[in-house]
Amino acid sequence: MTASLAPAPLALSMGEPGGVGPEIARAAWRVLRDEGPVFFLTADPALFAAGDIAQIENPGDVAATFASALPVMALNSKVAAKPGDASPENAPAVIESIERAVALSLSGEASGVVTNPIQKSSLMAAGFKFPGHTEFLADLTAAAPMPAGRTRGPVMMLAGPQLKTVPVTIHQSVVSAANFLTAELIEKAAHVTAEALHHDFGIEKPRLAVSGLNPHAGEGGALGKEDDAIIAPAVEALKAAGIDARGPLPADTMFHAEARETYDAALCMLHDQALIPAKTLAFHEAVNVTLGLPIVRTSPDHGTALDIAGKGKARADSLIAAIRLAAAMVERRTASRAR
Ligand SMILES: NC(=O)C1=CN([C@@H]2O[C@H](COP(=O)(O)OP(=O)(O)OC[C@H]3O[C@@H](n4cnc5c(N)ncnc54)[C@H](O)[C@@H]3O)[C@@H](O)[C@H]2O)C=CC1
Ligand SMILES: NCC(=O)COP(=O)(O)O
Repeated sequence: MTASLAPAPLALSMGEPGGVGPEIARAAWRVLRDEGPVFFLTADPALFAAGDIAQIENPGDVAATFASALPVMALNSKVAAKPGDASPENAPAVIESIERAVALSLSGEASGVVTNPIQKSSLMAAGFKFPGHTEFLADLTAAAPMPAGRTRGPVMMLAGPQLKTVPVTIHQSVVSAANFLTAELIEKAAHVTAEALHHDFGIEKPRLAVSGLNPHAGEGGALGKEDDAIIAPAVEALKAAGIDARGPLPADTMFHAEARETYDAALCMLHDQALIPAKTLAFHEAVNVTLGLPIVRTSPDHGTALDIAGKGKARADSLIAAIRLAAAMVERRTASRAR
């Protein structure tokens, strides 16, 4: 086996055990076992047939086992999983899995975190107070220093081969998102995005396209005031700070092929403005990346897919893309620290 040059293996969290996470983790391992990137799963080993996995005690054991079996680090919490069911009873294990992967990444024993999808409704029913990984990971890593010159987020990016999008507001209702939007929020998301495009994606001078909030970017105030009152001043402030930003642009016309040629990432005001084009263009290739964390974190763009869990239909492509992107980001960060 030719192992990845990553300094340590990546830690994959288990995700919702009744969803497609366990089967796509195994499928990803089958594809990557010979060439890497090398990774291990933090999960209840009972989710897998004994012969399919190798239980490991610590990430240092991964290199020796990766070619022959999917390495699994056992959780303290047990799961009782049925494919297609997301039970709140499994929440302690789902949360422990994420916490373990993050702790190992913060300590340097893992090089980064790749999360499998969680069933947010199920976790929240069990009392989990975060609307998604993005916010939870920001909380778990809040005390760790950021890499030099990087602004703390968190900021969500959907990164596909033809399009990168960033929702400035994430897991909130459309009504609350519109009220939550400020020039400061947009500017911060833009700074985090521009830094990540430069340092993690190797784009020398990133170009940002900033969407409007309202139809036709407000049509000069006739269809809403936020575009002129909040977004336009934010774009001006970004330009003054030396960031190549344009907008507010009407969101309905900024994603066609010619438009996409003019920017490196689209900053969108609402979750669906960003995720609909990203998933429509590349559902099986796009990766969800959390920017502005002290650690590397990626994830497949899709959710738990309870409707197909356990049926052998789930594709592992997006998870594989997430693992590869995480390894590439780790490599860039390691190289830049060495310079
Ligand atoms: N990073 C995360 O933890 C994410 C979690 N979710 C959560 O997942 C749950 C379900 O969300 P949905 O909106 O139903 O989206 P979903 O992505 O789970 O499913 C949407 C459709 O895509 C299909 N699909 C999804 N992944 C697939 C794969 N790997 N291969 C083939 N087909 C696939 C499903 O079968 C379904 O028809 C929700 O609780 C949501 O919050 C959603 C997105 C990301
Ligand atoms: N729609 C994207 C999504 O829900 C993923 O969120 P997160 O769990 O990565 O914060």
